[in-house]
Amino acid sequence: MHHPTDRTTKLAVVGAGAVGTTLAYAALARGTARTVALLDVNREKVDAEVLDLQHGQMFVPQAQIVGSDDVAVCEGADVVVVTAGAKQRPGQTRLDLAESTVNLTRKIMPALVGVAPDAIFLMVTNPVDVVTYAAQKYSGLPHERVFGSGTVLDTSRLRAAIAAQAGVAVGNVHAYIAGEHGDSEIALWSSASIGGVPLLEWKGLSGRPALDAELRSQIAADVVQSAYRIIGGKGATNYAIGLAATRIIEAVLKDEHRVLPVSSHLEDYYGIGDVCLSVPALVDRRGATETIEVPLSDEELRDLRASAERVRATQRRFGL
Ligand SMILES: NC(=O)C1=CN([C@@H]2O[C@H](COP(=O)(O)OP(=O)(O)OC[C@H]3O[C@@H](n4cnc5c(N)ncnc54)[C@H](O)[C@@H]3O)[C@@H](O)[C@H]2O)C=CC1
Ligand SMILES: CC(=O)C(=O)O
Repeated sequence: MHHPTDRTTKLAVVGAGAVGTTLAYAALARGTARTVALLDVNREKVDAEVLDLQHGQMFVPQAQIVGSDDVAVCEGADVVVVTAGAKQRPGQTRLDLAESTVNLTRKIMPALVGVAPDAIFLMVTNPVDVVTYAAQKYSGLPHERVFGSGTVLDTSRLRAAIAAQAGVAVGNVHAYIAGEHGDSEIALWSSASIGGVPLLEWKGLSGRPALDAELRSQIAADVVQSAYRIIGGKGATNYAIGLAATRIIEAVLKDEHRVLPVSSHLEDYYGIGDVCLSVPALVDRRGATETIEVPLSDEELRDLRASAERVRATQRRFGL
């Protein structure tokens, strides 16, 4: 007999550290999934985090919160988000984490696929592009079902900075960061717009500057540096990535067909292939299903190719 409660949505979060717990908190506050499961090797920590989150249940949409150090807690998940593993210490780049996190990915993906064979996998652990490529390989799943949060976070940083300079709401800014989630990422100025006006033609509201080349390059540099500044000040970035990942998860669970710059497997994006990298892509219930060929200036394309090569070089170092 069919019970209406037989099928509800389940989100599994692997890694109950700064990112995983903030993401779980954001997802609970927004009612993203009916069940939120946390998995961490540190049993004491995961139990404590679950208890703390459960004590907020009265104030959020109805949800069940569970946690364990046993992978079975992720059983039947619709979306599995991976945030487990090493994070940057001040001065380290994301690529410096690859040795440790690629090994971890090799270890955990088969077990996660074993308990959640139908899930969409969202990788967050850094270096996210390399980790996503590894996760696709070690899971054996179709590429569209395994993708990375990529430059969704960086894009949000970029839009916030543009909005602050232009004096408009962040929702009125359209602009993407593409490429590596890291030092070689690229701001796609040529396709950016503010309130329907191409950004490169934006004249500035009264008393506000136009976004000239100098200001644009300052904004782009600030976006690249922002994670280092936050890590220097508090040891981790967690709030914005928690919200960014939650937005991506909702695009999947609600089959939104949302365009997001996630890190997906590129086959032939302006000739770029055999790499996971962020470009605007369609995200729906099947995962990251196709990329969108945004018009690029010659310089943007050159920089995107260089970014792809840099990520590929790291992949090769780890035999991927
Ligand atoms: N893609 C992005 O935009 C962002 C990525 N990150 C990355 O996310 C990752 C996590 O960062 P934080 O949460 O700050 O680190 P954290 O150190 O606070 O948490 C990591 C957690 O993973 C757990 N863990 C380790 N091995 C595990 C395993 N085999 N199974 C389950 N859990 C395991 C640890 O016990 C720890 O609780 C890092 O690689 C960081 O660089 C962080 C922010 C943004
Ligand atoms: C840590 C990291 O990847 C970020 O905040 O961008």
